[in-house]
Amino acid sequence: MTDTRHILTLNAGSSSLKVSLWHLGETPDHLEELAHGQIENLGSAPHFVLKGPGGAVLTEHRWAAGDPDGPGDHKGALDLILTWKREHVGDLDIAAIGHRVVHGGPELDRPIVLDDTTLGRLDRLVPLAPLHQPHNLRGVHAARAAFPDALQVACFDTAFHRGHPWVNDTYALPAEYYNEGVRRYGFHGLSYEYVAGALGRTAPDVLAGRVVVAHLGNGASLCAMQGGRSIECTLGFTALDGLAMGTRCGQLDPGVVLWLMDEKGMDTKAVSDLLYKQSGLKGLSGLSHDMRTLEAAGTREAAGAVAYFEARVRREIGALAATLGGLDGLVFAGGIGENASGLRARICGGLGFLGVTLDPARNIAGADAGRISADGAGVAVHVIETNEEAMIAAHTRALMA
Ligand SMILES: Nc1ncnc2c1ncn2[C@@H]1O[C@H](COP(=O)(O)OP(=O)(O)O)[C@@H](O)[C@H]1O
Ligand SMILES: CC(=O)OP(=O)(O)O
Ligand SMILES: [Mg+2]
Repeated sequence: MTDTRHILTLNAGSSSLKVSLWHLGETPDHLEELAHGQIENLGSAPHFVLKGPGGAVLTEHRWAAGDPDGPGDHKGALDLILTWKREHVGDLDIAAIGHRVVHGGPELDRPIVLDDTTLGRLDRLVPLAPLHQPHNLRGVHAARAAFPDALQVACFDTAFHRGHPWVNDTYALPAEYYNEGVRRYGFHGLSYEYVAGALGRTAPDVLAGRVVVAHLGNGASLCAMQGGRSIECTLGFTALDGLAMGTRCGQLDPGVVLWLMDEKGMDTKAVSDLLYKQSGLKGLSGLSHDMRTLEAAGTREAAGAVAYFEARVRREIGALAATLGGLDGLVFAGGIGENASGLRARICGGLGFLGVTLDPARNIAGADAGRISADGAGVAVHVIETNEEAMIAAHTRALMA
């Protein structure tokens, strides 16, 4: 008999809500994607686009900044998606909703079914991911209200990293802080898990070795994998560490925070706003958090922000290669990693000493080429279109069993 059940996935970012809708196929591991899309630029000029199989646009709408008819926040965005579903798809049997939840804390190393108790645990992690966790949990509450009978599943960004060796999991603070949960959690785990699966299908010999994956999106990090398992990530206790990001500072001497508080009289809220929302590409360029805008801008400040981003990615690839004791594979993913071919070429141009050599034509083709390194190069470089939603749907499907 045909299974009539569906899975909805929600991925609430700092300024966006990504959704996808899946039909459960005939076998337990089969899922058919019916639609995927996002509402981005929440809080400024929202843009809603939903695509069907093969990328056909099902609906698209843009609102000017401040338009009262636009989705003002994540709740408005979810309402908009549910209204679209009601009007265009009708009464589907939504049996489960899979949520990306950025922080799972020290214990949670796999997806879980959400109930009042587990939600309470996740609420306590809000201070560790202020840009994401509140929106993730608001999405869960809205979905529970809209689909009271559906299974609600949380898939964590931190779960993929829970097996790190202790030296890559700790800070050099007195041991009691580690025991209280002050650890290097790492994030973007759903993306890394998806990329590991995809690389394993196209180049299993590369995945079996020492691989650095660069997830370069609005949030950005690198993951060192050995045999497909994460052993280190540039993001740590919170999603502030490591690379500079759209609006986040990346690695920073903690002395700067002390100076800001002592000498500038800034309180924690002001420092948090500075480090999470006013820094990174936006802070350096004084223009935008968006890589496309910076690449097109032609100002000295924009070029400086891009150069800083590239230099830190290159430096951290070198550091993670040292963690791995060498490098067999390098993968680019995320909005920047998948699309910015010039930036990939400039990053890789400084990594010849590790055995990284790109094939220029393949690099321009990007994900269509798959492997973009030159024949015979010591490191296999790939571009893989990441898909956090597919990972969430697969995990949710598994927990429905
Ligand atoms: N063709 C492109 N060239 C350079 N940067 C791009 C290109 N397309 C998208 N980007 C950048 O990707 C980033 C968004 O990445 P994405 O992975 O979608 O972010 P999010 O973390 O919100 O999921 C933005 O900085 C955007 O400018
Ligand atoms: C954890 C994180 O930085 O996520 P995103 O890239 O979605 O902002
Ligand atoms: Mg992202």
